[in-house]
Amino acid sequence: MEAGGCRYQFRIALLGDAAVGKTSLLLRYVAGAPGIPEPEPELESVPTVGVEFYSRTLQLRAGPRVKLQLWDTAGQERFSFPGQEYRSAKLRLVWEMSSWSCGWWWGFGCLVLKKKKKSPSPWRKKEKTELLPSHNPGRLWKNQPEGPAHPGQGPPRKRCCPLSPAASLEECSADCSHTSLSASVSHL
Ligand SMILES: Nc1nc2c(ncn2[C@@H]2O[C@H](COP(=O)(O)OP(=O)(O)OP(=O)(O)O)[C@@H](O)[C@H]2O)c(=O)[nH]1
Repeated sequence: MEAGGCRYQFRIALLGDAAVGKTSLLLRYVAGAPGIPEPEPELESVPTVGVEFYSRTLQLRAGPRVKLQLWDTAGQERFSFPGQEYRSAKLRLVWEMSSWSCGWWWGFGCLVLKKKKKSPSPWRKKEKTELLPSHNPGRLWKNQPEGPAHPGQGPPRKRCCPLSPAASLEECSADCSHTSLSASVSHL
């Protein structure tokens, strides 16, 4: 879909621990666009609250003009949005294993999911149990201790993230939503 003269739009969110330089990186990247002044270096770190948005358009050599939507997420847990916010933003994890950079995102996403899963807060567990079935009836078995929804499907298994990127979009978005995963690459 053409929007503002851009043929493609990509949404990229940065995640990472607090004060590792996500905001600085994005500010500098956006400042690299023509007509935007270089940001002043911050002496004191101001933590990001929730998500901050930036954008930059690029003219690719191959021809099309693309827009990058850049999401700067909070590194501090107390400032991050709960998973439900990301669900409503329709974020998805999308990987393409054919390029090294996308493979990097995939590995990074897995690490984050694993890390977050180890220490879920109680209210997020509750949110997961209450919200996932109604939003994703096909995944009911994930929250059903008595067994799978369909015979022959096997016992419920523990999933962190999918091994097959092509088949994984929905699984991943479910995991993202309850772990408040704050990084994803979405190809619109
Ligand atoms: N030395 C050095 N300091 C940096 C660099 N990038 C950022 N900083 C400093 O690190 C501090 C934190 O940077 P931020 O960009 O706010 O970090 P953040 O990851 O966005 O932090 P949160 O918003 O809390 O998640 C700031 O004081 C920056 O000036 C860098 O490349 N080198």
